[in-house]
Amino acid sequence: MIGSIEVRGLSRTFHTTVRRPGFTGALRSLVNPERVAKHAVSDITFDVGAGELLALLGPNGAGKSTTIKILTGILTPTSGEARVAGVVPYRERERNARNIGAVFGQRTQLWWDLPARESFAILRDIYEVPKAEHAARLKEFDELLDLSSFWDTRVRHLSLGQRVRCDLAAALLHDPPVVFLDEPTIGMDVVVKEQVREFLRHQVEQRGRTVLLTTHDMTEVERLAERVVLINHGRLVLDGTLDEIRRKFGSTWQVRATLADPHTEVTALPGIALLRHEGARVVFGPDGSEGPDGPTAPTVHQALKSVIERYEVTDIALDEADLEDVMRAAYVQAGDA
Ligand SMILES: Nc1ncnc2c1ncn2[C@@H]1O[C@H](COP(=O)(O)OP(=O)(O)OP(=O)(O)O)[C@@H](O)[C@H]1O
Repeated sequence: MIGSIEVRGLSRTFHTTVRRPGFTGALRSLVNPERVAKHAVSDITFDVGAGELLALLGPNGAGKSTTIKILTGILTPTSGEARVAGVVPYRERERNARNIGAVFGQRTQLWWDLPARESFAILRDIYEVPKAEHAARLKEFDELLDLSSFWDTRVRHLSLGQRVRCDLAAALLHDPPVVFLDEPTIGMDVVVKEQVREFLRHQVEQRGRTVLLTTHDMTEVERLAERVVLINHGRLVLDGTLDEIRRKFGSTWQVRATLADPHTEVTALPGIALLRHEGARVVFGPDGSEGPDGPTAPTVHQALKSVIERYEVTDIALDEADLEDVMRAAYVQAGDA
């Protein structure tokens, strides 16, 4: 399907030689090298629907970059299969390259000694993008990313935030349906981060691009992703929407409200316990009756809605578990399962 990503039982093992410690160890390693297998990705299966933004999460060394490298055709899997917009990336690298854009936050894909605008022109020729189309897209990207104030500067002299914005434009100039972003906002200041996130949201919502994003920044996940896939030690441990994950691993929310009439009779609601009731002030929380992953346990947003619908309130606020905490719980519980 155009724009979708399908990953089936994907595995990648690296074989490396270990050096034994000390001088004699080094000699022994030379004569009789010890080979070890590293299972970077093990039997991973997931899908990203066309026009969806999925965050691929996991601790350092979990296998995220290896997965992206397979999907961009840089690496071949040891077993399993992947399709990106209907193409097997490592079998048809060139065809795949026309369908995808990729940004690796830690390194640039641009020509280091050329101004970014010249790189854009070279890419236009490589991808045979008609001139008018190229100009229109560049104008749109400039409006969203403010590129023109620095696109005539050599890439080597750009700041990190400027360089990654140019990388994003370069990756999307040929209008690919699928985009891979490996830690795109790493090291950026908050203003530029927000600009890049706004740009990505625009690309998904207005242009219908499919995005697979890796990041360690949970604010980014909350702002951009509806669904996440969590991998740990190369294995997929969780695939779900943010709401499902919060429900499963972060049931520590509270809804605090002030009632319009302090004499209102207040009771618990389905799945929601009344934790405190003092005059006009009430506090609700999950009642835990169905366990944290009960099928009807309400999310904090559903709880908020239920309280507003049932009671007339003059003020309402919610405290929810930080996504960092939720993810930490998910790594520990799901990862060690
Ligand atoms: N070319 C390689 N040769 C040997 N081992 C490798 C190679 N590439 C990756 N690995 C190992 O595979 C594992 C997964 O690495 P990968 O880069 O995919 O992790 P990651 O989830 O992207 O981590 P990070 O968040 O730190 O970027 C790591 O243990 C890494 O050391």
